[in-house]
Amino acid sequence: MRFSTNFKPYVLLLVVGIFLLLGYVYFNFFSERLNRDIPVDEDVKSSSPSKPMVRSRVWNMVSPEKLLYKQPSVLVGRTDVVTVTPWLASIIWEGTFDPVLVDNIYKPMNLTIATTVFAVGKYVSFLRDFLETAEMHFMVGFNVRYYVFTDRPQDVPSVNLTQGRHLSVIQVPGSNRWQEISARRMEIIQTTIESQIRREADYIFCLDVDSKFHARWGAESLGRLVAVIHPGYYDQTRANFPYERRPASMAYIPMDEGDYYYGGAMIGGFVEDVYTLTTVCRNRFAVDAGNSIEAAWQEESHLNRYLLYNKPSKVLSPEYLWQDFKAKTKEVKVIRFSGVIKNYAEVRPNV
Ligand SMILES: CC(=O)N[C@H]1[C@@H](OP(=O)(O)OP(=O)(O)OC[C@H]2O[C@@H](n3ccc(=O)[nH]c3=O)[C@H](O)[C@@H]2O)O[C@H](CO)[C@H](O)[C@@H]1O
Ligand SMILES: [Mn+2]
Repeated sequence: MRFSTNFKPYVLLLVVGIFLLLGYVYFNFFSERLNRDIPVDEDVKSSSPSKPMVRSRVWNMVSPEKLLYKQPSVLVGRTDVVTVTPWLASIIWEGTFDPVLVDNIYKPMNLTIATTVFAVGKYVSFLRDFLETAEMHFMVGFNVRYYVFTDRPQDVPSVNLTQGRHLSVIQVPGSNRWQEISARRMEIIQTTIESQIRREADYIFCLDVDSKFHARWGAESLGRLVAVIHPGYYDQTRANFPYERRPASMAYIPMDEGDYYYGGAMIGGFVEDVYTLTTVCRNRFAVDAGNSIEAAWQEESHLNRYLLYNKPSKVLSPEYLWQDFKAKTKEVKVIRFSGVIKNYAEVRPNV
């Protein structure tokens, strides 16, 4: 008897439990289906293993306020440059995207963009211009988290950041070889992604500090794995690219291979894709070091090798990496980011 009187509440609880479970399963399935109907490009971040994704309820579902923009044409566009790679990644040039439209797609996603920049030794003097111009042109309207790596934290300038932007300073060791400082970026970016960036950001850009922004660098540059074409080699044949050519190096690229020569001053993409890239490059660099080899252009050589066999999903034109000493060429309509002219003997610890 005692058994049966106690039994009813259990049955009730069980039934309620089953309903809750069914509701949960149904809700999940339903929202999954909704998401599947949405045409989301592979380059649009849709999930992050750690940082809960802040994807908008997708731009074409949020009920749109009317957005007016120029009708896209199938026939009229840039013809003086190539705007797509042979593996169908876009090459981003002025005139290939509508900034208003691009912003309208990405801004509702409330993305956070990590930006790493190294300022070791005297390179700390480049920080002010880098940061001040980034505030004017880089990912304006997005949440940006700068990670400044330096051995001179006291010399990091205080720069006014606009709303939604944040800067942290991370101390790293100095070195008496610039090659080592430049190359160790891979390892430090890798470990900082592990320790914090993967929880704090959706996309990441790793940039050279001896540079300034001059014009918009916006969401058109976002993608799964993003590389930039080096301004010094975009009109050259692959045999002239300064790839690492010694087969003994892990960065080796044979003379008859190679797509573009990518600049080491910018690596970008989803945090996890850049994590894999930095892990692989750092390990290969270590293997080379164990064999007493340093690739021709340090981490830039390893980057080029990695990108040859792991194609970027978006390629930025040299508008996104120019050099101040180079005269603007006719195909470059806008210089967005450019390396400043520097006195190597003055700023580097060695020559
Ligand atoms: C335009 C471009 O693609 N530049 C690449 C190029 O030469 P760069 O002449 O641009 O190399 P660099 O001297 O600017 O060094 C690369 C970066 O390392 C950092 N740094 C370097 C030295 C130093 O004493 N302190 C310091 O903080 C700093 O962030 C600098 O921007 O080749 C290098 C190969 O190693 C890197 O791949 C650079 O990204
Ligand atoms: Mn540089």
